[in-house]
Amino acid sequence: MKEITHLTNLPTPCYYYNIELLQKTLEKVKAEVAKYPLFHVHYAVKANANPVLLKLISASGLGADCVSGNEVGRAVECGFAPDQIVYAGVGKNDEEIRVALNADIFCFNSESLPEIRVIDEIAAACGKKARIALRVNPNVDAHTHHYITTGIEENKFGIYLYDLEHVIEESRMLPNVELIGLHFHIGSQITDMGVFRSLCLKVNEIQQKLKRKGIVFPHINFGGGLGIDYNHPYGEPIADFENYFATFAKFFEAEPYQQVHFELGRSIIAHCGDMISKVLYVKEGRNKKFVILDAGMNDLLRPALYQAFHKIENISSDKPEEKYDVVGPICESADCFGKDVSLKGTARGDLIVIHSAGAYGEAMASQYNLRDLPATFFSVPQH
Ligand SMILES: Cc1ncc(COP(=O)(O)O)c(C=O)c1O
Ligand SMILES: N[C@@H](CCCC[NH3+])C(=O)O
Repeated sequence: MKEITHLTNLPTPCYYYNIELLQKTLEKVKAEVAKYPLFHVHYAVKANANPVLLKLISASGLGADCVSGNEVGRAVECGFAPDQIVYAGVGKNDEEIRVALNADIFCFNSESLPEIRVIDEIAAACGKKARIALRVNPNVDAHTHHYITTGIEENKFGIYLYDLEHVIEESRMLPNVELIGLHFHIGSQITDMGVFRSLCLKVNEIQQKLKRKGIVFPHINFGGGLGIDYNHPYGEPIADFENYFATFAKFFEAEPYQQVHFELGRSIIAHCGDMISKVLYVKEGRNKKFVILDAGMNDLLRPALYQAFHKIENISSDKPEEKYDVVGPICESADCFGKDVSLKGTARGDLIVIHSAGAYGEAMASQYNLRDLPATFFSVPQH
């Protein structure tokens, strides 16, 4: 049985973050990215916007990738340098655009000409010039879950390739915007480096085509997407940053001095957070047993939304393993964390850990059923 004394007193359900592991992960990211002087990493705030974590991440020198005006505000408050903040999103409202312009962020990643025109107007009113990277939909399949694929033509994301030159021409005529780059993000939880290789080859093609027309941008942003091993044996769960950056260094044909940006969320924070929950009841069905937790899909949505796998462990028991459906108390059949999960013999009051829940866990929690939001705790006391 694992040492559980530090967890037993926590009110459940809660998120518990391993700060030492986050710091180790940030060290690894920094060491790998330092091999390529023109590479820059922005942490995708949407993965987890907890201020304690954001402050640690900003202190490590990474930039921030935001997807709302509030995220831009939170990133600045938590110490990210405005000139390292990029701001994406299919539809930014006027107030959000104003907030970002007034914060002097590095650039907007914009996905449509109508939005670029609005940014131009608001920039004029604020007396600013907006830097913009065009988010392009490269039509590259990320081969990940259908709901988290973003780079194929049927998705709402990005400027479609057939429209790109037109958008560039039109945007260049707007006096208050400056086009500085191209942005791509084809999906999330990608562990096959071949997918990133395909993205590089497609971007090379796009760059060559634009270059023939005399268009070269100083910045290329490849988005995020690096996946983690949700089934990792405990001990070495850090994502494969080495191979990830090496793939881009090898296959992307950068123009001289072209700056290359990444927006990593999951790979930085997912493995650093666990959901800690307590067993309310064990209920016998006709052919199965249900473990009913005090955590529900409002606390951790990923299994209900994407049938996402998270490793589940009973850290209180040393009885022989049995199979259970592990469910929450919410009034939805989808409120299920795993079916036929092997757990040590489980009883009321046992502590259950749902592993690798640091990304898109707390960030996607809701108050559905008027439940409280989950509390958060850290392995190292935070003041
Ligand atoms: C534009 C953009 N950048 C970055 C990310 C972060 O992705 P990930 O958490 O997979 O690294 C996302 C989310 O998928 C995104 O939509
Ligand atoms: N929220 C998703 C990923 C989508 C990321 C946002 N572009 C997840 O939990 O896996």
